[in-house]
Amino acid sequence: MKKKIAMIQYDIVFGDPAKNRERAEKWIAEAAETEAEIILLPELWTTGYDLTRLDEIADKDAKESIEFLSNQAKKWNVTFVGGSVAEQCEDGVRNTLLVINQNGELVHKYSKLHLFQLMDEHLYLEDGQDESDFELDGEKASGFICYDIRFPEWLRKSAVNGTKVMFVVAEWPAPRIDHWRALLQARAIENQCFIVACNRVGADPKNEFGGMSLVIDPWGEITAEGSSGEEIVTTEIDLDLVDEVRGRIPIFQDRRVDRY
Ligand SMILES: O=C(O)CCC(=O)C(=O)O
Repeated sequence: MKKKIAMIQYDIVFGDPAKNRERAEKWIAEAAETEAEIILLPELWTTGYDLTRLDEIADKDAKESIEFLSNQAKKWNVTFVGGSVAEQCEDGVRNTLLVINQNGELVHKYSKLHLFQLMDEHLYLEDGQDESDFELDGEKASGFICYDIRFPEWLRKSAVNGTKVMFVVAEWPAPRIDHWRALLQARAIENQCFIVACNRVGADPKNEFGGMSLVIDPWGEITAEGSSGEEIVTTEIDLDLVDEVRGRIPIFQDRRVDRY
């Protein structure tokens, strides 16, 4: 199965969901013109890391974000891996990834499991309890958020479940952009799957973000790569390549689960 992808790596206005939705709408229209079937947005694309004001700006049950993405999905006939948004839940705020299909239906929600202490997430956010995996037109896919990629066992769990493409949304800081690239390449090689990873650019009061959205194939080859500026990164992925690579080097058969 082939899928055309567009990743919107844009600069997020700090703490201003209305403004960010307005900007996203323009970017989405441009991304849709590339005939993309799947569009990605970055992590926390409505608020950025304005954590101290989450009480005011987090989206109750992610309703506004879901409605916005659902309308855009139907308008442009695209699926969204709709970045993540700050979701006001009953027991606190979560960093929640939304997947919405071309009919505008919410097909998957995943709240970030690993909270990133270096950016104070553990002080303002609750961790998620969801699984990462979902189905995309009958194929297995998974979604992860930023810091999650430093936990190979979490992504491995999805690979063992048969996932063929891992989507990653991020606000990955520029000073560690080499880690971003190395970690994602390693995750693609060791799990023999596609990685489609969208990172924001620009800056907030504390951090500068690195962009460099990436698509990596199951051999570990980088097939699309963003710059450090605002842009739409496009490519096509062919999920049949996953079966080919897994057939040639059958690591899932050769794993010694009796020993580790
Ligand atoms: O792990 C890192 O270096 C960056 C992680 C991060 O920025 C995040 O999870 O928001």
